[in-house]
Parts: sequence; structure tokens; C-alpha cells
Amino acid sequence: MPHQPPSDGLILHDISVRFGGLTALEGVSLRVPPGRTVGVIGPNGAGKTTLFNVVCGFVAPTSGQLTLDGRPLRPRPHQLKKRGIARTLQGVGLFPSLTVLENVLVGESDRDRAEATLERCGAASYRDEKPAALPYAIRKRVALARALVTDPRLLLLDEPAGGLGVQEIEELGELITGLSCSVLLVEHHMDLVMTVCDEILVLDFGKPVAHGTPDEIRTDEAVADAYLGAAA
Ligand SMILES: Nc1ncnc2c1ncn2[C@@H]1O[C@H](COP(=O)(O)OP(=O)(O)OP(=O)(O)O)[C@@H](O)[C@H]1O
Repeated sequence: MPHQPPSDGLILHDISVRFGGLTALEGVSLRVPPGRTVGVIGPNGAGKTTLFNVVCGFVAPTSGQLTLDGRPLRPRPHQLKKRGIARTLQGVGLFPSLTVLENVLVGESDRDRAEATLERCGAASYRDEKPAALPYAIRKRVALARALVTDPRLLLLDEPAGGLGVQEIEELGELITGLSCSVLLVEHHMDLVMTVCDEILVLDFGKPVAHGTPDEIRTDEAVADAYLGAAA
């Protein structure tokens, strides 16, 4: 991979989020370098969705800053595309009255690009169908196509494996691995995270407890403790 200046990509600097008396994130720093896939995992309530919402602009951090390619980023949900950021949300979120192709055209109005992206996501044969008629896994592919059609620098994926079967998760993993943009992946399914991520941040009660490669995370005692504690 070519050398990247250390300020490139998305950087979260010491982010904290408080909801009243509850601290959802505390002192979280993270870099998503260009072209890399960074996963955020942790037990229920660890702060993963809150972190995702901070990057999407749904939640303003109580303290800390974000930068994108060295420039301050104050994300607003409706301005993400302008900054080269695309996202998928938990679930699917397609427009039920539009066809698959029309849903992707909402992301980007270039028809050839929309069709090519559907093809790439394995959903081209459903282009004229309405989402409600389609299996859940296909709807998720369409939602991914709608995000990718904007040709983002940074793709934010919030639990993309939710509701998918083992085979479908494997196919999703292949799709994510083939992407050239940076990816921030918030996910429960460890198999997917371990397969596609270059780096993983582990949160527990809003705090970073580990950060490393999948191999480092797999053998990290603090990670095992966080998950065993959650299981208990
Ligand atoms: N809008 C909000 N108002 C108040 N508390 C919130 C809000 N959003 C999240 N929280 C709290 O912040 C903490 C972190 O929640 P968050 O949803 O980020 O965790 P998570 O890791 O995504 O959990 P899960 O795996 O269950 O989705 C939880 O205690 C949650 O109840």
C-alpha cells in the first residue's frame, strides 16, 4: 500500500459522548486510513452505534474532534455525500414505492453507474422489482449499492450482517474485501469482522479496551474479559 500521510483518512480524536448522566463514549481515538477497513466491536451497550452516529452526524460529541484527510469534519447527515462519505444503516431503509434501480438512483442519478453498482453488488437481476418482494439479503445488497454508487472515499457500515445467514455473510465479506474505499464497520458478527478488517477497536462501556489486528484482538485478554463479562 502506498505511503499515506498520518493525517489522511478519518480520524476521531478523543471523542466522548454523554447522554445526561450516562457516558456512552469516553476518550475514543481511532484512525481509518485510506483504503483500509476498520472494525468496531464490543458487547451490547458498548457504544458502537453511538460511535457510528457521531461519524454520521446524528450525535454531536460532547468533547473531541473529527478530521477527514486533515480537515476538521463536523458531520451533518445530509452533507455526507459532499464530503465523500456514504453509509448504510441497521436494517435496510429502502423506499418501498421505488424499484431497486430507482432506489440506487436516489444515491446517484447516473443510470449507467447505478446499474454497474447493482451488478457489482449481485443485485442487477432485481433492478425492476420493488424491495418488499425481495429476500432480506437482496434488500441489504441494494442498500449497499445505494451507498456505493456515490463512489465514497469512506463507507460506514452499521451492522451489515444483521439478519443474514452464514453463506450470505461470507458473500458480504467478499464484497467488503473487494472495496477500494475506506470502511468503518460496526458489527456484532465476529467472523465477518475478523475476516474483512485490517484493524479492530474494541469498546466496553464506552471505553477503548483493545485496538489491533484481528490476530491481536483474537488473543487479547481484555477482549475476552469484556465479552465473558457481557455473557455472564
Ligand atoms: N439517544 C440516547 N439517549 C440516551 N442514552 C443513549 C442514547 N443512545 C444510546 N444510549 C446509551 O448509550 C450506551 C451505548 O449505546 P450504543 O447503542 O451506542 O451501544 P451499542 O454498542 O451499539 O449496543 P448494541 O450492540 O446493543 O447495539 C447505552 O447505555 C445506551 O443505552
